[in-house]
Amino acid sequence: MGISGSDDGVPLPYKDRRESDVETGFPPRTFTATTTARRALARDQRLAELKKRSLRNYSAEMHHVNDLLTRGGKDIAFSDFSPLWKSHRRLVHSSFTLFGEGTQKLQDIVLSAVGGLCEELQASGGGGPVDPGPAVSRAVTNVVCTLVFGSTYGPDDPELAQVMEYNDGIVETITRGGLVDIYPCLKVFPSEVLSKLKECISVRDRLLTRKLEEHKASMTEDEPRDLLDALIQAQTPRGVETTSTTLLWILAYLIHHPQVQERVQRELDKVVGRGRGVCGTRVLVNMWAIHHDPQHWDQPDLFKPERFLDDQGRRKTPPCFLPFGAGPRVCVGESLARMELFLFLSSLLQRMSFRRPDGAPPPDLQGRVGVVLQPLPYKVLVIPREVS
Ligand code: HEM
Repeated sequence: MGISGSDDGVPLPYKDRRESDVETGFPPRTFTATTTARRALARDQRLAELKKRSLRNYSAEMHHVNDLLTRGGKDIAFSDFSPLWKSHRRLVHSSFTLFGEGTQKLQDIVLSAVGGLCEELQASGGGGPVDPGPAVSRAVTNVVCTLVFGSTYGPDDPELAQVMEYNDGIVETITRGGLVDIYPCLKVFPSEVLSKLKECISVRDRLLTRKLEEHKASMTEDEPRDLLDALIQAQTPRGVETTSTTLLWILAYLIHHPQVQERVQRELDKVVGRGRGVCGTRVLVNMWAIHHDPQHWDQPDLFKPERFLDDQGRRKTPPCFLPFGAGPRVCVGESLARMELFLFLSSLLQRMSFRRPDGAPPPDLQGRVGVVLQPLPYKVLVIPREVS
């Protein structure tokens, strides 16, 4: 890993910064030549504008594409705040518990994928340059497939290749279907991007329908084996009792305290009015801006992992660090993701080092804007570390 800046985060003089600036992908801030500095600033502003614009377009274009992707908002991530969304979240939480969130079973699933990834990286490329992207995606996809429908694949399994292909296709096309959402009348004209998205969605749905049928056929009364079992079992309604009891208690208290009831109503009149129903509001948060705000981050463009350590070297979490979001829609996979990131990264670096192949350009650090900001493919040399 390269750190742009000296160990204490102070920008290095230009002559020493060539390598590290290439690594951050951002132009250095401390040039003495003013034209270069101006150009660098303009480029930064363009990049920030591009990211802001892409977020605005993203919000405008989500409707039609979303409906396609989620069969009219039946998923967790894009569905409105609703009893269905709530029950889906509860189910995901309980099926993580099923795998022992934070405990042995979930860890074993992740560690098995880690082992596979290490072997694959060390074997691939015959000591020459290798693109780590596909192997890393395969390993992470394998964890999700194990949790969702109990399938753990070998690296050459064609079903795993199919899952990765439709996933990549969806991520690649989802933000490019834009015009149709801005001008819905264009829906009637054929669009290459939308056709690809529809094809990926139909491959995904065929595979998931098959898994669903297999699960229904082999299910028993026992504990659910995975998330799909939990979803099938949850079709028997539960949770009605607790919700109705809570509502009845609240009404009882509001009768005892009419001034509280009036306060709630005043707020409703002010915020919603009486002419429309109450519903959830979709909010798209600009995560990039939060994590690059100079008011909260010292030199936000520099790669400075030590910003997360206090003077004693202990972990410190700045209040503006929200990679998983916050509030009721906070990432439901946060604890799994944290476990995966920790186990994958530490195991990889324990067993091997990664270097830039001779003559190859360093990895581009600006990325490709989409649903998530993805790195462009790059090659590495994998150098096994000696076992002590
Ligand atoms: C490094 C890994 C990950 C990051 C940075 C991440 C980040 C996020 C963020 C920022 C949100 C939106 C939160 C909000 O709206 O406030 C989100 C939502 C979500 N994430 Fe993740 N996530 C990661 C991994 C995962 C994993 C591994 C899973 C599942 C296995 C997952 C499942 C979800 C779901 C289902 C939602 C939608 C939750 C809802 O709307 O109720 N994520 N994630």
